[in-house]
Amino acid sequence: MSNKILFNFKRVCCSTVPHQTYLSLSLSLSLSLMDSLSLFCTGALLAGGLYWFVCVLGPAEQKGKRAVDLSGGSISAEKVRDNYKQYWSFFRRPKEIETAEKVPDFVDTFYNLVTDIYEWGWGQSFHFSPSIPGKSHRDATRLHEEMAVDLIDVKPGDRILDVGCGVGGPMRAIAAHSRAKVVGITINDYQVNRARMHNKKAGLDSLCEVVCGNFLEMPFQDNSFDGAYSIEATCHAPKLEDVYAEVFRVLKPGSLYVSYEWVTTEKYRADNPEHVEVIQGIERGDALPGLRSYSDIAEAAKKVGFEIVKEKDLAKPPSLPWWTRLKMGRIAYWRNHILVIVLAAIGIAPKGTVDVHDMLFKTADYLTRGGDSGIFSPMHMILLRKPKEAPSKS
Ligand SMILES: C=C(CC[C@@H](C)[C@H]1CC[C@H]2C3=CC[C@H]4[C@H](C)[C@@H](O)CC[C@]4(C)[C@H]3CC[C@]12C)C(C)C
Ligand SMILES: C[S@@+](CC[C@H](N)C(=O)[O-])C[C@H]1O[C@@H](n2cnc3c(N)ncnc32)[C@H](O)[C@@H]1O
Repeated sequence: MSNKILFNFKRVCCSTVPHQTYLSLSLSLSLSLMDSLSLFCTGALLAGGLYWFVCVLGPAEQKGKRAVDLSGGSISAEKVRDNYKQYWSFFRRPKEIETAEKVPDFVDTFYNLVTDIYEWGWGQSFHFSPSIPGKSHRDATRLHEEMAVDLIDVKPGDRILDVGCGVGGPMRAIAAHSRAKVVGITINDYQVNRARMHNKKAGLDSLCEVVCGNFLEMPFQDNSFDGAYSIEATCHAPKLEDVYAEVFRVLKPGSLYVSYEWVTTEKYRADNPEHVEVIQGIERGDALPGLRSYSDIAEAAKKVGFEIVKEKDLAKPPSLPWWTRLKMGRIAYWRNHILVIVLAAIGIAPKGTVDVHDMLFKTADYLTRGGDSGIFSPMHMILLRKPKEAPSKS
């Protein structure tokens, strides 16, 4: 192509300009062509590198979201930063939150801000699971989810409830494993759309239904479910009794409910400043209105009428650490952070995404410290039964 241009140029020049002028002109033209060529090559290399960084390295989870698709959920791009600031000033001191009725709205904001980042960097199941030697994170996650439905003893065709379903990772694994019909509820409408899209893609939309609503006032009839589970979701309720009472109401008598709860363990000391720092870091980076002690869980369940069938911290040995996955991801988080900064600077990701990612980065560290020190568990399991007959009022 460049030779052709040079040839045509030579033909025109030969007839009109003296030889020396022609020589210097043709030299400067070939130099400028070489400049453009090297500019073009550098540009192509940079673009290729950027494509590789964003699209190949970008998704930490296979088949996950791509970095270029990061959004503020249902919040418009220009409002992401303001919403993040409002979230942060509300949850900065979780124990001091007095306006409990505002919590679900801020939890909704939180999930608008983090859902895409979670899917991008973690996958479709928004929870932890113990590491299993020789198994991938994906398999360990699935086994942890299947354990929940095995515990509540459901049959194919039963109707069960997923309390706080996220984008439905657990729901799909549980429906496929048990062939039960799963109804999930989440406060966040962006998650509802993501979950429905994933259900359809997985060919599980006939078994999985997703409803947008508050699990503190569920839009379901009394005694309408054969079982229920919640995975790392009820920790967002200001009072655990309130969500447990709702689950109790919608369950059929005699049926089971299992919950994986976020708690402080018996190792936590409220007079140890380091413990307090770690727990507060977890609360404010995860939209929690105050973590509960492991000893409060059964109390709350009994208060609303449940029988306790079993209670066990699934994070305790012989289980292997759930936080190794967080620790191992550190290099990827740095790469992700650079990527988010670049994408926000060129206007592909909303500006506030950088603040949100920075918050998650710090939260990952608090969670790891919580796991390492043993003062925190995200998988305190409690299995509950709604009694067959209501206790007589005497
Ligand atoms: C149950 C809840 C969520 C638990 C976890 C699914 C999430 C808790 C912290 C999240 C993350 C932290 C670091 C992020 C990283 C900086 C980013 O580059 C990629 C995503 C993270 C790994 C992200 C993924 C999800 C978590 C592990 C709570 C909210 C009750
Ligand atoms: C950490 S995510 C876990 C999601 C899912 N269980 C999983 O493991 O993938 C917590 C979920 O609880 C939901 N949630 C929190 N508070 C809620 C509320 N008041 N009503 C309904 N859903 C709520 C969030 O919207 C989110 O879907």
